[in-house]
Amino acid sequence: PSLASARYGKDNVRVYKVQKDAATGVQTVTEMTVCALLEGAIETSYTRADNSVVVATDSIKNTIYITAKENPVNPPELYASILGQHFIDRYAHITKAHVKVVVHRWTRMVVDGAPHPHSFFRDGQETRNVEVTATRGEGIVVKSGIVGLTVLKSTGSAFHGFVRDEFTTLAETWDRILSTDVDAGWTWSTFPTLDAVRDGVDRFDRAWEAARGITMKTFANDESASVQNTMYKMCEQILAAEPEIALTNYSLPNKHYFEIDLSWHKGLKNTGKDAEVYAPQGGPNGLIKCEVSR
Ligand SMILES: O=c1[nH]c(=O)c2nn[nH]c2[nH]1
Repeated sequence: PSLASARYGKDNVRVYKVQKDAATGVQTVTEMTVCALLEGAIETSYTRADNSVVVATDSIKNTIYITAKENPVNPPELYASILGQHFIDRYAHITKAHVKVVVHRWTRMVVDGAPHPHSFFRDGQETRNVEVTATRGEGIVVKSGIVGLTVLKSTGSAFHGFVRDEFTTLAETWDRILSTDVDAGWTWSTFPTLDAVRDGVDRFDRAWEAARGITMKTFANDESASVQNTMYKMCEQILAAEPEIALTNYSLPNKHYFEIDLSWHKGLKNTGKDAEVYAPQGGPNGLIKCEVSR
C-alpha cells in the first residue's frame, strides 16, 4: 500500500482578540475558531514513524495564537492567508497549508441609543467563514462564505409544475412557507502572492457585505418558483458585484413546514388559504446545491 494523501494539524483552536482604541476608549472584539492542516513531505511520519518531519500540532496551535497577536485578524481572509503562507515560508518540506477560519458574531450593543464601547451580544449562530489553501509556488486560493444564517418567509414562495408520476404525492403550491439555513460561498481568483491578498484588502469585507445583502434581499423579494431558481439569482448578483470572484456556491436545506388538517375537529379550516397553524419539520429536508461560474 502507499499513502494516497495526508494532511494534519490542529482543529477547533478558539481565538479571541480585542482591539483597544486608546483615544476613544472604544474596544472591538473578534472571536474565531481556527483549523490549520499541513501537507508536504510528511509521508515518512505515517509510513516509518519518522517524527523528524512533524511540526507538532501543538506548535501549529501556538503559531495560530502568535500570528493573531502579531497581525490583524480582520478581515479573516487576510489573517488566514498570512497564517497559511507562514507555514510554507517557515518549513521547506511543507508544500500546502489549509486554514479554515470561522468568525462568530459579537454585535456591539446599543445602550440608551448609543453604541456601547465594550459590550456585545451574539445575534445568531451565523458565522463568517474563510477557507484558504496556500500552496508553494502556486499562490493562495481563498474561499469566503456565510454559514448558518437561518431565514424564513411566510409567503412569496411557490413550487409547481414538477414531475408528476407514480412516485408523486406532493401537492402543487402557489403559496408556501420557505425557510433555510444559508450556506453561501464565493471563491476568489487565485492570489499569486500574499501581497496580492493585501492589495485591495477591502474587497473582502465589501464582498461579504454585498453577498449577505444580496442573499437577504433576494430571499425576501423574489417570488420564488423554487429554491433552485432563487439561489441561482443570488449567485448571478454576487458574481456581478465582485469581478475578482471566480465562482459562487450555495447549499440550502429546504426546511419544510407542513400544513395540519384540523377539519376532523368540528370542521376547523386550516389548510390551503385557511392555513395558519403549521408543523415545522426537523427532517427529512430538501437539500439544494449549486455552483455558478463566470
Ligand atoms: O424548491 C423546491 N425545490 C425542489 O426541488 C423541491 N422538491 N420538493 N419540494 C421542493 N421545493
